Amino acid sequence: MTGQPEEQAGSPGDVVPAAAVQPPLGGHPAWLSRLLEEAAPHPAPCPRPARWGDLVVGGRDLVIAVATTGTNAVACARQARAAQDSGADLVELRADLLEACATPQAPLEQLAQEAVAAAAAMTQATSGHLPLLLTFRTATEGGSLETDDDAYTALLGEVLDRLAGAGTAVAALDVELERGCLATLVTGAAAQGLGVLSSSHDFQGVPADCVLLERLWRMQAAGAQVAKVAVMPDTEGEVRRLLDLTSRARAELEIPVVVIGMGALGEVTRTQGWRLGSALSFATAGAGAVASAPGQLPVAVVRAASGQ
Ligand SMILES: O=C1C[C@@](O)(C(=O)O)C[C@@H](O)[C@@H]1O
Repeated sequence: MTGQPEEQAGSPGDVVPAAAVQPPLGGHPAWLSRLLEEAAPHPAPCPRPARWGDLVVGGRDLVIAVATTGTNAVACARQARAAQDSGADLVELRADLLEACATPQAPLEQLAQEAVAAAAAMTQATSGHLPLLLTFRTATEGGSLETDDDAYTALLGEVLDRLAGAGTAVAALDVELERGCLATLVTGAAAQGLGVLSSSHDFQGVPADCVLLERLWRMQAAGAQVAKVAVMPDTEGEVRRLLDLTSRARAELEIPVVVIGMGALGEVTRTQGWRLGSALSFATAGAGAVASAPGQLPVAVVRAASGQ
């Protein structure tokens, strides 16, 4: 399985396939029903929620994000508008899916310029009312950006420079933990009044709990405002482990945590994970929506199934 966007039917108005709808509490496997019954109806707010404009990540309510999959500014603007119409709280610009990233050896100035232009178009399409998360997902973590760590650092630095005074709704950058530049970019982003969500992805399976927890801790220690891991469960046992990890990470860390199980088996982490403390869920929006990662469900399904 790759991290490339996958075709997925569904918009808030569409009929959703039965398999995609989470069953009511009694319909979950016994272990999950027990876990949810024991959980508070709402997770307690985080000690250090992230505030991106009016949006609070790690507050009382689940934040639902929709990612773009468009290859140019016009398509991304259309998707941002669909996200807004669907009631999403945040839109992620997957800048690695824009055309320039498909051009071998494209200069980083061109990649940064194209990303900021798409962010500006998305801002205009949503009248500036929907905060943006700007992400360059590298190929090693399931995205389309082929780069080394130095070039990645330079690219995000260039994006930050170009965002200054650009008047976009970009509220935060996604910075991959393993690129080794998180603390530097946290400082650079803060200087522009922007936040950082740090991320780590495994498309091959689910690492040990201690490995995932350690990643989340390193993200917090480096100054990220939100810490996120997305992994690929292959068994129900791994899904259960992820939900347990969510509660544990939420109890231990001060910043909001996001724990995602990708793929069909992981869907329950996208709808029920917030009850255990996962602050953010990625969903799809619009007719013929394309998911940016496997297992994403329409915004309306996530809202309904999570009881929001
Ligand atoms: O990191 C994430 C989470 C994600 O991979 C998901 O599984 O929903 C989707 C990506 O677009 C986003 O950058």
